[in-house]
Amino acid sequence: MSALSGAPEPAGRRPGRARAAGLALAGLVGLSLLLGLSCGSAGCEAGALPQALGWAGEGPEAALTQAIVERLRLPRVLAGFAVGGLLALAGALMQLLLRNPLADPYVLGVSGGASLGAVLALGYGLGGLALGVSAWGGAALSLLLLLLIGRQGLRGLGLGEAAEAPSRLLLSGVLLAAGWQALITLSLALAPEARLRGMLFWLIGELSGAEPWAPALAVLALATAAATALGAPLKVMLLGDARAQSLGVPVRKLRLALCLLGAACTAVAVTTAGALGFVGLLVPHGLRLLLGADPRRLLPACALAGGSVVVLADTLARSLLAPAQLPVGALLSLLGVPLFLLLLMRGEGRPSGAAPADEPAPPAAEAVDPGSAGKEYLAHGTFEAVEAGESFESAEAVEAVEVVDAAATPRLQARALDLGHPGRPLLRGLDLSLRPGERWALLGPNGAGKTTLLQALAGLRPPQAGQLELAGRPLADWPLREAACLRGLLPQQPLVPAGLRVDEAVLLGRHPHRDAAVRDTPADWAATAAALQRLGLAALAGRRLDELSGGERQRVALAGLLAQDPLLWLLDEPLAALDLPQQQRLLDLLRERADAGRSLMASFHDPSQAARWASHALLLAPDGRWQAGPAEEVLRAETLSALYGHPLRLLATPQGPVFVPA
Ligand SMILES: Nc1ncnc2c1ncn2[C@@H]1O[C@H](COP(=O)(O)OP(=O)(O)OP(=O)(O)O)[C@@H](O)[C@H]1O
Repeated sequence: MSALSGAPEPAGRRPGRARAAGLALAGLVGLSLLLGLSCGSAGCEAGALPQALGWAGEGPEAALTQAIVERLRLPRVLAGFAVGGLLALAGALMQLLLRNPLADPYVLGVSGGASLGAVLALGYGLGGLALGVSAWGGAALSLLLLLLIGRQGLRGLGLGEAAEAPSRLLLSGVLLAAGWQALITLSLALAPEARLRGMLFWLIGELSGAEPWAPALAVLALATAAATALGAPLKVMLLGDARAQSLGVPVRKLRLALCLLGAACTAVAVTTAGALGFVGLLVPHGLRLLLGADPRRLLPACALAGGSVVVLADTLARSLLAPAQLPVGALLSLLGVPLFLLLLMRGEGRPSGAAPADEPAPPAAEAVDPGSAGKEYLAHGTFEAVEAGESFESAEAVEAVEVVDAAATPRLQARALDLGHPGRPLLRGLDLSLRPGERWALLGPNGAGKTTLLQALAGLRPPQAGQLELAGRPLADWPLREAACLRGLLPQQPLVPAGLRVDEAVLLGRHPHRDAAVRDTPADWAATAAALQRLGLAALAGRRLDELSGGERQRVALAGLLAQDPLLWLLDEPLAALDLPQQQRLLDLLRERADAGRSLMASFHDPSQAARWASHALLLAPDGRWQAGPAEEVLRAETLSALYGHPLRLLATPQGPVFVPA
């Protein structure tokens, strides 16, 4: 049993903050419901609710109040709550899907489609069920078009061409929304004057009190439960599709689920109350600044806060110019603009160490310094503890590893592998075996296919021909999570999700080692603490990732891989953005991991560094040829000169070989 198993609970959990955030949300929900039920066109009456509940007063006046609260205000408040919750949830889901804080049902044109459907129905004098069906049809058509236009985005994994897929999907949505808007304007211009007011009023959003609140509330509850259940893999997806897939997350399925769930929420909200703007944008954004980026906390909070915001706005809309009632959609937009700007400004001025609620706290980030600090944080475990085992909590993976190592099966084996992109053949007929303890340097000129090969070896890109085996079994046959215990990938450009803290990002490396339903264990935090310490990041543990320098971010990504600690490490330009001492420290760390039995392959641009570090080398030429073997045989001046098409000279120095341009 290793030291990890005895690790105490993470010292930094802040149940107090979590409780405060939960209480604040509960207070907001309670206050909004109270005000919504107590206030009306005649102002706010403190006794309305007790009277409605039969606790105070009798006679005709109490009966009238009771009827008003029960028949008018309660359905309106419940419908408003459901609509607000659905829109905020849909916004948060779409922002996760597209990794863009500007995404929301309105920007993507989903609610525009629903609005067009409803306006057309109203234009033809239809109402009731026909109106609802027409709006549903519009939302569904929008989603279908979005899926068709952005098919590549959903099919892709965020690699190569698909890296731009989220922004392509967002752009498609913006265009779609503009198209719907034009059609809506046209419909309004052609509509009979008598129906114009109803259509306009519906367009800007209205809660009249007659809404079918029960289905909307039921959908809100179901959608919130489903979204929260997906919270753990969604959090890993913040790191980008390639890294998430390499950590065992079924990215494509998850994206599709996000898309369908977001569209369903939008369609129900729009058919219930028309077009209410800003909630899907404002609420998730504000909560992300207050609570952090963790979807497990953010999504249910959006449902509650979104509901409360719409109820409060509607209460204001009913009371502000009573007895006149303002359309809540217009009021929301009016209040939303300055609020959004305020939140943005506050977000920018947020102190960098500020931790969101309920997170295992950064180890006294305010007090740490690189030398002494982190020790308290590391009280739970050490790097040696991580080495001592317990990384592989999946029984199948442990078994596979034991079999592999006992039989000296290569960790990774490629046979007759062909790689390329459509119309761009790259590697031809690669045969390769990576064994325990080997350190492979991957070299080749720009565009030779190093990234493509590493992605294929990680199982993220299917080869055009040939076989790939991981631990003696075809790579494609491994369940995602078990494969993630065996191999890990450091992508060339790790993503920097806004609002995520350094220690949270590193902790995500533990994802494949635990059941999705289980929250982070002390062992996970011990491995995280050890990785932070090893990469010299203990003092930055509580900082937000988007506030770090390029080199610091690269070290965070490397710490995540160390926390994952797979048997096979695939690293795409791990030295990028690191200064010289950091490069040296990283190469030492990678050498240590190889000595501990891991197999490594890392791409390099500097052949001198590769020659001093690697035990083996693989050279990729731009014409698809390759050469592999022990480093001292492959990394020679004449071979490298031919590879790069530039003469290189080898200098023997006490520190090892150095290649210089001749
Ligand atoms: N999605 C794609 N579709 C078509 N071609 C692609 C795609 N992704 C990469 N390529 C092309 O494949 C070739 C290999 O790209 P890759 O990124 O694997 O090269 P690399 O060796 O890692 O380059 P660098 O050293 O510049 O990082 C390049 O010519 C690139 O233009």
